[in-house]
Amino acid sequence: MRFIHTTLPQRVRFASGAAAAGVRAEAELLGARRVMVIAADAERALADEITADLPVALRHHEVAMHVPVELAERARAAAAELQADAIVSVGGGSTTGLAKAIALTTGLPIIAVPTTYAGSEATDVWGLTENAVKTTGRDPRVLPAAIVYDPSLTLTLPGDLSVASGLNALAHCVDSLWAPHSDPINAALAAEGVRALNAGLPEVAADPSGLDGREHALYGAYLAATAFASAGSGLHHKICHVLGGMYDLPHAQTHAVVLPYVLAFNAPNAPDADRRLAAAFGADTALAGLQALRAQLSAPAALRDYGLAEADLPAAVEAILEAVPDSNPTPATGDNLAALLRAAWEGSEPA
Ligand SMILES: NC(=O)C1=CN([C@@H]2O[C@H](COP(=O)(O)OP(=O)(O)OC[C@H]3O[C@@H](n4cnc5c(N)ncnc54)[C@H](O)[C@@H]3O)[C@@H](O)[C@H]2O)C=CC1
Ligand SMILES: O=C(O)/C=C\C(=O)CC(=O)O
Repeated sequence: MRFIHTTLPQRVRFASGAAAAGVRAEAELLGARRVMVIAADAERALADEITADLPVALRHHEVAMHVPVELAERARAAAAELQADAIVSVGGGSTTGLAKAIALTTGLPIIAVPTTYAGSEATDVWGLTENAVKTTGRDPRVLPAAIVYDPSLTLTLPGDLSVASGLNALAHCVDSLWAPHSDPINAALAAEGVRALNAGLPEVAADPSGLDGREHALYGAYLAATAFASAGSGLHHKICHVLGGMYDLPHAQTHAVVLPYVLAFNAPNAPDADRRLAAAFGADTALAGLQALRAQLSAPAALRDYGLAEADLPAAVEAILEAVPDSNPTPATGDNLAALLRAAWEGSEPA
């Protein structure tokens, strides 16, 4: 066996009901004196509660999905004006993403308190959207110094959004098996991530207010993000980035819809990945396992339900074709990508 694996340096706390104490401890370790708290309007009260004991210089609430560059610039200006020395982000991937946009140009350390399963908190990947083009990149400065996971914070995430976000996490696991830097370590993390998500998400869907399912799902989401952070973006993530940036589609739902189509596209040429995923799902094939899980979850089914117009398909295929990683096991062509995207748009059976 020969491989090169990168493990990212950050501290991870995981405890239900301990967000405020965890954030306080991390802020002390950083020696933070002027904290910038970032939370979307919907998470404002939660963030106020979690950061009540911190030396807060500024609370910032202008957050949007896919991090429009204008929002990033306003947040950077606010951080500079108030001389913030650390950032605490409380929220989903959009909130973490804005904190990362500030860290990218300032180097400010981030304490991330995630409230969805997106996983941005465990990656050194940033994303910014300008003129309908989403650019992503990697930079050690954007990796949060610490993550404070508190599964009880996810109890308020509505059932349908929990399902979509959980499938975003599952997509990190699946795509990491054929992404450019796939290796045995991130494959092991991905397999345990699939196992945990496959156990937790049905519990969350059946009872969004139950803590047990939330704990499994958030644990799985962390493993998924570490696998993705190490393996990089495979075809699935490239497709979703094009769709998110060009058409402003909702991130988690887009991942949830596209995943079975990419799995069906790649599995025939990735037998090891197929076997590994099938074993993690406890199914005969990876696709059978994924589809059984999706059926239990009433998962999002068609891109046309989330704002993609039929007329947009050709331009999307053209943009995706430019982004296909060389590592993809099935050679992509304009024709087979057009068929994949049309099937995902219609919500027809993945073939
Ligand atoms: N850089 C990276 O490694 C990654 C980045 N992302 C980025 O994250 C963004 C998407 O993040 P998501 O978490 O899917 O969506 P989000 O952060 O936009 O949240 C979706 C909605 O859920 C609400 N919400 C969040 N937590 C809640 C809770 N506990 N209870 C009730 N409502 C809650 C938010 O206010 C928002 O309205 C995209 O921009 C995507 O590109 C996603 C994954 C990885
Ligand atoms: O697509 C994902 O779930 C992972 C990475 C990103 O979204 C990159 C970003 O825009 O921050």
